[in-house]
Amino acid sequence: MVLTVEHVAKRYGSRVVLRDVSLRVGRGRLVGVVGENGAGKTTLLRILSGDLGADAGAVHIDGTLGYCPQYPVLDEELTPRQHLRLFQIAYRLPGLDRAESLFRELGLTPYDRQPVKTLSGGTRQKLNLIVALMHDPEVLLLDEPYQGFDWETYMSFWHIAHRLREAGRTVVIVSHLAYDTQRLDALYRLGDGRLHPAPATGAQG
Ligand SMILES: Nc1ncnc2c1ncn2[C@@H]1O[C@H](COP(=O)(O)OP(=O)(O)OP(=O)(O)O)[C@@H](O)[C@H]1O
Repeated sequence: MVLTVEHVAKRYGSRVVLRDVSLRVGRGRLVGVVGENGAGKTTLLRILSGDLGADAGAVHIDGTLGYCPQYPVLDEELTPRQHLRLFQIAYRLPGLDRAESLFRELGLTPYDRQPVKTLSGGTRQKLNLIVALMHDPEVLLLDEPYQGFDWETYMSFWHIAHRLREAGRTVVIVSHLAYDTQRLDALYRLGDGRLHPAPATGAQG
């Protein structure tokens, strides 16, 4: 297994959000986690990414990690191109070919040199996603990755997600909408602090 979650629990003060969450995801799998607002999806993904500590349980990730948080963590004053340069250094990437091609695919190129503070929510989200993908990580944790996307970009997102799966990457997508189920290998619903398997009609594997 590339991602193993064992009996994770988390509370904020007296509010128990995750009671007992376990999950095992293999290489080349595209997995969805859905749940109502406030069910704890972002909390779970933050714990998986290492951004937040769990009160109990364990998380094992075998490979490099890309995390696309629900709210973009971008520098308002920098342009998308400057973000690429910054993350190129952080990820120690020899070149930006992959990032450039994602730029084109998601339609970010026209906004290349505008400060982030002047960009729309959907455009910021594109940059947020590219930053998570540009080092081609083995495991991807995506929190509502297509929020604010127009239809064309939404479809581009799914092309990218399926390409990642074909390349053996493991992708976990969190959403409060369940209408993408046919695009997934497995779907789980987070409710009452637990993950429940839900029917998914996509590719098997
Ligand atoms: N840092 C925090 N401190 C206290 N409570 C928090 C904190 N973060 C989240 N919560 C609470 O924990 C619960 C789960 O929040 P979380 O953001 O994980 O849910 P979610 O399923 O991602 O929701 P949404 O679909 O609205 O994004 C909510 O009741 C939220 O108010």
